[in-house]
Order: sequence, then C-alpha cells, then structure tokens
Amino acid sequence: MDVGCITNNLPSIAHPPKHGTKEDKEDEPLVFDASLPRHEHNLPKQFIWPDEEKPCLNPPELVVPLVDLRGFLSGDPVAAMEASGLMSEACRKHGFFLVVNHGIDSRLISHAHRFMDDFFELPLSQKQRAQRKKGEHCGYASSFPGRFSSKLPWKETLSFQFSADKHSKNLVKDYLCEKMGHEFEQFGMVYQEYCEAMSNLSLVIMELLGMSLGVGRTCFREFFDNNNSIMRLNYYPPCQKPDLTLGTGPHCDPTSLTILHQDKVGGLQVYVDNEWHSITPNFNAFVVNIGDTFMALSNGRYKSCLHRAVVNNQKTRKSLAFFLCPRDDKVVTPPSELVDHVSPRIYPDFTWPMFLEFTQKHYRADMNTLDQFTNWVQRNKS
Ligand SMILES: C=C1C[C@]23C[C@@]1(O)CC[C@H]2[C@]1(C)CCC[C@@](C)(C(=O)O)[C@H]1[C@@H]3C(=O)O
Ligand SMILES: O=C(O)CCC(=O)C(=O)O
Ligand SMILES: [Fe+2]
Repeated sequence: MDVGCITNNLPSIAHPPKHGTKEDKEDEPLVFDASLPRHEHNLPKQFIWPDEEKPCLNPPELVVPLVDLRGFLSGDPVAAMEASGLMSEACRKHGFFLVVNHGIDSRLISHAHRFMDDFFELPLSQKQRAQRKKGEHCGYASSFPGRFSSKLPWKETLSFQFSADKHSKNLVKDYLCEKMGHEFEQFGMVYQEYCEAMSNLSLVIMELLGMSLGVGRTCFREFFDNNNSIMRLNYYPPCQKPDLTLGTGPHCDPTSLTILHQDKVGGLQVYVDNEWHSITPNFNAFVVNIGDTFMALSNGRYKSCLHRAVVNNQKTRKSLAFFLCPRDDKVVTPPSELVDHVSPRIYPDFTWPMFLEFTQKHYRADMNTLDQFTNWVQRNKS
C-alpha cells in the first residue's frame, strides 16, 4: 500500500523544523524531563489543550465489570459462561472491563513498576539513547514535540516490540541492551517475562471474547497466537497546571486489545454516556479494553472506546500498557458468523502493519482513526 498520498488528505502531523533553518531556534522541540526541577508555572502553549478537551474536575467513577478469571482458568464451564457474559455486556457498552484472579505474580508487576521508575529517573541524555525515530513506534519519546505541533501530551514513554514466537525469547532484552547497554539486561528480562504473561492473559481473554461472540474459544485465540505486540511504559510527571493539559489525549487504541496496569495515583478516564468517568486504580486488577483492530475483527459488534489520561500537580503517575497486535501477515477479517445481510461488512480487510504505519506516519490516533483509515483504504483501492 503506497501511503504517500495520505499526507495531503489528512491533518498531517507537524514535521519538525529543518535543521539549521531559523525555525529551529523559535520552534526548538519542547522536551521535558521528570528529573528537571519542577518550577515551570507557565505551561508552554503547545501543552495547553483546547477548552473543549481540557480535563473536567472530579468526574464520576465508572463502575466497570470485574471479571474473575479463577473459575475459567481452572476449567469450570459455568464460570466461563459468567466471565464471557460480563465481557459481552461491557464490550457492547463501552469496551472496558477489569480482570482479577488472573494468575499473574504480583511480584512481577511490582518489578515492572520499579524498573520503570529506574528508567525514567535517568538523565535525559541516557534516556535519549533509546530515542524514538521519526515514523517508528519503538523507543523513548518525551511528549512528542517533533511529531505534533500542538496538544502535546504531558508524558514520557518507552515503547518496544514483543513477539510471542518461541524463537523470539530474547527480543525485549536484546532491544533494551542494544539501546541502553548491558546494565539493562535484568530490566529486559523482567519485561520479557511481563510481556509473556500479558500475551498469555490476552489469549485467555480472546477465548472468552470468542465464546461471547458465538465464534468459539479457538477462533480469536488462534488469530493472536504468535502475536507481535507492543509494550508501552507511560510516565506522567507532575504538572503545575493539570487542568490545562492532558497526559494522553482522547483516543481509541488502534490495536486489538489493551491490558493496562495503572499505579495507585489514578488518572485513566473513559468516555461513557456522554460523560468522562474515572477508573479507580486496583493493584490486583488489569484494565482491559477493546481496540480498533478488534472492533473491525468483530465487525463492529464490540466497541473500541474513547479514553484519555489526566495528570496532577502532586505525584508522578505511571501505567504499563500491553497492546496486543496480530502477527504481521494476519489479515484482519471478521469471522463469517459475524457477517450477514443484517450485519454487512463495516471495515475493509487490512493488516496491522498497514494500520500501524498510518498512525505513525500520517495520522495522530484519536477517536476517528479507524474511520479515517477505512476511508483512505477505500479511496486508494487500486
Ligand atoms: C499503535 C499505537 C499508537 C499509540 C501507541 C499505540 O501502541 C497504541 C495507542 C496509541 C496512542 C497512545 C493513542 C493516543 C495518541 C498517541 C500519539 C499517544 O498519545 O501516544 C498514540 C500512540 C502513538 O505513539 O502513536
Ligand atoms: O495511562 C493510562 O492510563 C492510559 C494510557 C493509554 O490510553 C495508552 O497509552 O493508550
Ligand atoms: Fe489508550
């Protein structure tokens, strides 16, 4: 797919000033670093979001279904029906649910959070050894000044690839050691183990989602076997003007399924019934949400939901986001059971690499990403 012509049709992402031009000085990319003294009271204008997108104070709490996986994991068919029923109700309404008794060691989760602190508290120059390159989705990024010209998110991120393929057992460790040096070997091993746990949990959830949609336990589990997913560490430093900016802007995840662990600070918000709702942190629960790619796989039966992250003026907030993505060669096509004259195809066939490139090079993911991508694919059908 030649994606070149997208650039002219969509609100393209700001291109950083050409080096050496006069804009360089005026538009020197904004970079902030959590370890710098927090004395900035006048927020740079690029971090100030439009009034209609600014955070609201004290949103109501979203009562999210708590899906207990213990029974299903022990083979109890009644528990399986209960769990898939709860998921179905949540996914038809807003696409978010919590999973508990998931079997993942709390020490692994704590290690992952601790290593995240270690990374983001490094001097900026060291973090920039893993600097995300233009058009690529892996690496370290600080608020994306080179990518966007306004509505910059108040966060630093570190993203890397995970492959469930048995020959890729060292992918995470090798990437982190290559970028950051061999002192990151343990960091890499912990995140390789964390991502394997996330991948296995994703496949369990895919079994239940398959059951809930009437396509059987193995349909989506096999589709995401050997997944080629993305792990993202979100680090949100305190902000002196938290009511003017956002940690992560309003969006639907373009990926298939997100398994998120937020720390105790809280800040994740979901847009349901025309209102923003907070999701209260729960160390023992993972927040799970459907992404755009799974919405296409389900032929629109399940919703990819609008959400965002707000910041505060007291504490750093962290979240671990595992984004499930199918192997590169998998074609996203809904099972035949989900397509008929009553429910005709809504989205075109596509592969995840096509959609990912769209979000990285030509369109800032928001609440319309899948529709924009669909329109472009249909316009460019050669
Ligand atoms: C495929 C992806 C693009 C973003 C990361 C992700 O892996 C899934 C979520 C996407 C994102 C977080 C949605 C909001 C806008 C965004 C630019 C961000 O704030 O980070 C998105 C990510 C991206 O780097 O494009
Ligand atoms: O940090 C959070 O709670 C949400 C982050 C998010 O939505 C994302 O990274 O896609
Ligand atoms: Fe998200």
